[in-house]
Amino acid sequence: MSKLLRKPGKTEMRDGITLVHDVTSENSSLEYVNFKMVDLAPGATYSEELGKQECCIVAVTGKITVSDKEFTFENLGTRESVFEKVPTDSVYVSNDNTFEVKAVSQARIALCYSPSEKQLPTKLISASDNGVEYRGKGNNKRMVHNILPDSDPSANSLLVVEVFTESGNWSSYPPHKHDQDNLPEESFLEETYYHEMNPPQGFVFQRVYTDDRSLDETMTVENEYVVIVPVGYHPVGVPEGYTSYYLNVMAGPTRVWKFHNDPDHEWILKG
Ligand SMILES: O=C[C@H](O)[C@@H](O)[C@H](O)CC(=O)O
Repeated sequence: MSKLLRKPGKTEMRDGITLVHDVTSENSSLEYVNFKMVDLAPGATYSEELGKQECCIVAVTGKITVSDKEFTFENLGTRESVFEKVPTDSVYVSNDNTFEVKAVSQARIALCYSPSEKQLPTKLISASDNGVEYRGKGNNKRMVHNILPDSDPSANSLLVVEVFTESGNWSSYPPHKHDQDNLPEESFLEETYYHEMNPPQGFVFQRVYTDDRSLDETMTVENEYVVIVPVGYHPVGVPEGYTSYYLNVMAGPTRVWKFHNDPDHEWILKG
């Protein structure tokens, strides 16, 4: 199996806390982005002390209460399934802070991390704060919920978005990359994809490849898998009959999302 592909685990951390994914700089080639997906049983509490990392806590499904040293945000979360296709609530917590997530109901939370030195205010990112964007045409249509886009100055290096791609469509297409620290032409952002499919037996194809094809992996991605994108183009194709969801975490030396389209396929945008 590709080193870029991670199957979901079910590691019981403590009573009521199950680790589904844990992508770190120690167990991946990523230097900027770290990612956890955690399931919480009702009443379970997950807490963490942040060093020089910032974290966006996303209420992927279910209801949670999030608190740090100063604030408490109660009853966050808007959906029991991501395929309700409504934005959800998140909380940004900066470096050198601690946070606690308590499950009000059965909940799945995404913990999206990136480097941070300058402590910023803790921020509730309500569902209604998410910018909803419709991208693409023809069979490249997708809907994007901008949870923590580069237009929001609340974070130092972290970007978080979620994307819905309907049956028979492609997203992150035409293929684009952001693996060069060369602004204003292109930014360098590592990326993770946490995928879900509806219905859940579905799969999508995701290719991660570079111009020189020194990296060229085409993966069959199933429900709850993670794809790691250290560099390269990273298009996603969704078969007929299925809806794709993915949560993206991006981070790099500069918090700007400036991608470069694969010149072989950019003509598609001109049609
Ligand atoms: O670079 C960002 C990620 O590849 C996705 O968020 C992508 O932009 C989604 C899309 O536009 O299809």
